[in-house]
Amino acid sequence: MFHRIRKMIRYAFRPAARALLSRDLCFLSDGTGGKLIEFDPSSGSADLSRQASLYVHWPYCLRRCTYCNFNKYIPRENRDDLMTECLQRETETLLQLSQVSSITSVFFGGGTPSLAQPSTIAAVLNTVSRQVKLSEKAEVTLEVNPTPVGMSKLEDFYHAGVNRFSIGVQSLQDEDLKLLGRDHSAHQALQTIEEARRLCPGRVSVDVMFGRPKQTVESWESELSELLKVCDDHVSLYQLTLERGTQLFKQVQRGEVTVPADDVTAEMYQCARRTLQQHGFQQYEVSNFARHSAVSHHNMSYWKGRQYIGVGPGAHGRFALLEEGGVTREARTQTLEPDVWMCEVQQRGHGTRRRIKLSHLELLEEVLVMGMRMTEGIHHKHWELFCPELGLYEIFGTSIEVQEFLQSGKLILDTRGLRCSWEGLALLDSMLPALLVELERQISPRLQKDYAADGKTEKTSIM
Ligand SMILES: C[S@@+](CC[C@H](N)C(=O)[O-])C[C@H]1O[C@@H](n2cnc3c(N)ncnc32)[C@H](O)[C@@H]1O
Ligand SMILES: C[S@@+](CC[C@H](N)C(=O)[O-])C[C@H]1O[C@@H](n2cnc3c(N)ncnc32)[C@H](O)[C@@H]1O
Ligand code: SF4
Repeated sequence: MFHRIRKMIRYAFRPAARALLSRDLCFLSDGTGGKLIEFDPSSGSADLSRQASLYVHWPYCLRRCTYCNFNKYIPRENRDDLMTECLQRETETLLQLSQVSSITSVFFGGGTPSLAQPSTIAAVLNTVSRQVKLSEKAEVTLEVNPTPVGMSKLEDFYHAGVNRFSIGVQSLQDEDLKLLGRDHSAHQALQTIEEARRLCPGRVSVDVMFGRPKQTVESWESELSELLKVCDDHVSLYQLTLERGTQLFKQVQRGEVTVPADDVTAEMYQCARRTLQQHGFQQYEVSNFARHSAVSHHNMSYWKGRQYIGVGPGAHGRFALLEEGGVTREARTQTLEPDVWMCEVQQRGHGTRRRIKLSHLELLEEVLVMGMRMTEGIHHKHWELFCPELGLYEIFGTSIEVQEFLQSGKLILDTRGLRCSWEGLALLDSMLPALLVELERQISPRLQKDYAADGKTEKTSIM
């Protein structure tokens, strides 16, 4: 089970605290084919099965950073026009399949989406608006590599409809940037932040990485403090993960480069949390911090288990398909390789490589793993949306192991719901297995009873 969860969620954020990572779920069935209705104080009740966020993957980079194994390619020739056409076409197809009537946020990630033409961004956004409601206020984020070219295009991206920039700063040490294989300097990153803040004040995020070669807790603390002097209201922390197959992995294996030990990295994480707090940032998720409520709505929708559609090579999605006889929930992955993906989109309108129907238990596992990443944790009402048959107290209140986490103050289960304490959030990864085991222990017998009564079995893999 854990292997599956790890595999399914690994695309998203790198965990600052090595917690089981982000992934999402979707879906909104009460198990009887009914609709999931959530009460949102700002907009009243919302039928979440008719809403989704949209992730769009731009798969190209100018070069490979030494540590990165995300789905990215160095293009041999410029196929940007065809890529744009295919992104539009797949957006159309998946919007139709999902039957959503509104898109609540859009995230252009990659790869390096700031290499795309602003007209590509505008074209995809137009495709969305032609088909469904895309509110003018919807968050539209673009990831930006802080190179001079990236910076010079920010204004055009803004006019194309982007209203939030996420800038891959990674480090403010030029020497480290070189070792990481980044194609920008610290000075260029600072200039890009300034320009992005001019265009989208209060809506600029920076990605910064710790656990890097040669880094010490002290150097990290002063680097982060420097960054906090110039950054805007959102920071994402990435703990460097040594990924098999990357250049950095080989360098470390050959002993040419060393990375800080685990206990040092753990101290770096705690140090960053303290420093960010001192600068007025609130931690709202394992790796994410915001000032003045500038949380990322797109990412929140993942952690809250809302539906999302993933378009582009290697993109992931979670959405419900309306099929004969009721609602099914699916995890979708698009074909990884851009040329193959483009052929598929031209031939059949989409490049979906894998669809997995999530069982009720799998859905609840996702809600748990994702929800516990947020500092607010899982509210009773939120849990009830997905699991009306069994509450958080009933599932977790009697387990001896969970009781130990509660008594030691790592977990909190109260009238609000289930969440990690400050100390517990850094240890989430070590607590999740016990929580998942307890969930399965409580839910499986009920499911078996229900299925025996109905005479049906759960199917998971579709293609
Ligand atoms: C996949 S990149 C895409 C955005 C953009 N190309 C960039 O580099 O900022 C998103 C984030 O993932 C981070 N990342 C990629 N590989 C990582 C690794 N092995 N460990 C930690 N963070 C990683 C990047 O540094 C970046 O901040
Ligand atoms: C979640 S984003 C970083 C968010 C950023 N720190 C912010 O707050 O705006 C990091 C990376 O996750 C990956 N990612 C996010 N959503 C995805 C999806 N639905 N499918 C595939 N990859 C996704 C992309 O590679 C993206 O560059
Ligand atoms: S620019 Fe971003 S996506 Fe491209 S290789 Fe570097 S970290 Fe990976």
